[in-house]
Amino acid sequence: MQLVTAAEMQKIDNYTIETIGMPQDVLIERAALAVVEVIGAGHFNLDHVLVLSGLGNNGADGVAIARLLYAQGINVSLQFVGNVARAKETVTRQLNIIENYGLVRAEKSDFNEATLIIDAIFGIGLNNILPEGLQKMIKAANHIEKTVIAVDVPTGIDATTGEVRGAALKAHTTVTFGYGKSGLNQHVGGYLSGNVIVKNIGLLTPPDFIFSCQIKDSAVAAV
Ligand SMILES: NC(=O)C1=CN([C@@H]2O[C@H](COP(=O)(O)OP(=O)(O)OC[C@H]3O[C@@H](n4cnc5c(N)ncnc54)[C@H](O)[C@@H]3O)[C@@H](O)[C@H]2O)[C@@H](O)CC1
Ligand SMILES: [K+]
Repeated sequence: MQLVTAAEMQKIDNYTIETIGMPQDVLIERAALAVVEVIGAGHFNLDHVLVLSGLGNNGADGVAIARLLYAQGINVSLQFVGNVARAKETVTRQLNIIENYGLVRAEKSDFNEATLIIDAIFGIGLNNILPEGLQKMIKAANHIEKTVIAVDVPTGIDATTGEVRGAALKAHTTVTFGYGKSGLNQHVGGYLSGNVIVKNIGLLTPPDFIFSCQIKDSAVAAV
């Protein structure tokens, strides 16, 4: 299994978008579809799905996942973590789409009511310790032991090193895109990411790309 660091994954993302010309929104849609496929294939309780979205592309994946679930008639709440006014354009575009679908964002959600939580707060872009308020929220969520599916990387885990940046949301399953991330295979990241499923979302790797990580045999499943 080929693993990558966050920086390597970002290079591959950029190559696919800028050199190959794949629109970023297509990758986001494919990432969301991949997560929805895993949700559908598992034995998850879908009575009330709570999607937690951040302000970057991981959050954009989350909004698209919420839309796809909503379109299937699933009871879904979408809650933002952070000030939406500061969200990336990819998120704003997804928010415009869901408005047209009639999916309304929740202002505040009761985690106890959720039967499944989708973690789309931070992915490979995490580069600092989590804000204190978010750390508290994550610790409270871990305490009630809800089933969590992490999008790409569990929030709070450094995708390269596997270290916890203040707090991390423990996942039952992590659906990661393109390649396994080195941080999901070592330190606490290995434990907190649960079952790791690698999904192909159409990313292309430059032909001369040099990977820094060794290929490891692991429990990571590639689909
Ligand atoms: N690059 C792309 O086009 C794609 C990205 N994808 C998704 O996008 C994710 C990466 O997206 P982003 O690079 O936007 O990053 P994230 O969505 O992981 O994080 C968003 C932003 O938060 C800021 N940030 C980092 N650490 C912080 C902290 N501790 N406190 C407050 N703010 C912090 C950074 O500016 C970062 O860019 C991937 O993990 C994957 O889920 C996929 O949709 C596939 C395509
Ligand atoms: K995440």
